[in-house]
Amino acid sequence: METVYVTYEEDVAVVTLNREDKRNAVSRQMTMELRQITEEIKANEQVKALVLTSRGERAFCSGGDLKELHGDLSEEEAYTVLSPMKELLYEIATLPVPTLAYLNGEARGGGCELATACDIRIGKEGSRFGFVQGKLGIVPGWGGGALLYERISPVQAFHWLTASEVIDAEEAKQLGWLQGLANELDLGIFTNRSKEQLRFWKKQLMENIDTSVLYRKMEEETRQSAALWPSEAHKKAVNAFFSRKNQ
Ligand SMILES: CC[C@@H](C(=O)O)C(=O)SCCNC(=O)CCNC(=O)[C@H](O)C(C)(C)COP(=O)(O)OP(=O)(O)OC[C@H]1O[C@@H](n2cnc3c(N)ncnc32)[C@H](O)[C@@H]1OP(=O)(O)O
Repeated sequence: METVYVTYEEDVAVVTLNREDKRNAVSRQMTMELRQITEEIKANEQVKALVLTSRGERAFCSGGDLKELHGDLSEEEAYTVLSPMKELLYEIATLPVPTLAYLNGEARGGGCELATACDIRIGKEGSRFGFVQGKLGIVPGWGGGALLYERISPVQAFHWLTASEVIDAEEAKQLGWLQGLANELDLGIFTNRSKEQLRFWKKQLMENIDTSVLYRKMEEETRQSAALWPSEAHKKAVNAFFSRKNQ
């Protein structure tokens, strides 16, 4: 594995994104590696929880790799590239063990989607987060908007997606998207509990979610994002990012 690695601490799997120089942008290779690691964790009955975080001080995840997912993709090509991450997010959201994203830095676009797939989010103070897809002329490509409606109030989810604003950690906590702020990753919430407790609470959590409806909503969102991918608004926004016209 190059772009992701996993370590275990007292049966808690800590999955770390490892593309610090690209602000942990999700490439195709990272997608494959994340999928493989998640499958292994799912099959391992010893594991009591999964924690997702990243290398580096600056960013948790900057979303999909815009160099690979450039604006010249056709709708079908975009769907083919976006869909595996949607599958991965669904798998993370429905794992039999609790999941926590420790956002050790900035998150944008798909980075916020990935965190939203987890059951709990803890953010580093001073970090900023944005479902910025609206400003990129698309909608979330990995089904993370549909997941957002499961995590915070529908009116707040609708507002964040539509305004597409970058918000700070305090505001994200007020929205209920972050459950806490911390300057270091602390695994105590899981290491201090037994596997039986944690797996039971995850099962109870899942009883509140109709997973087949959730999957349909995520799929619909990925299809809509792919349809918007070749739009002029999207191409312009991606070009602007790389030429730093909008920074
Ligand atoms: C595909 C799914 C879709 C979705 O469903 O939402 C998406 O995720 S689209 C992507 C949405 N994300 C963004 O628009 C965020 C883009 N990145 C940023 O805003 C900033 O990088 C940051 C996360 C706020 C960090 O800023 P900073 O610390 O100042 O770093 P730089 O901007 O200078 O970047 C350093 C380095 O990393 C490259 N980079 C950053 N983000 C991406 C990305 N998403 N894809 C590809 N590459 C990315 C950036 O180009 C720099 O590279 P070099 O110039 O080669 O050093």
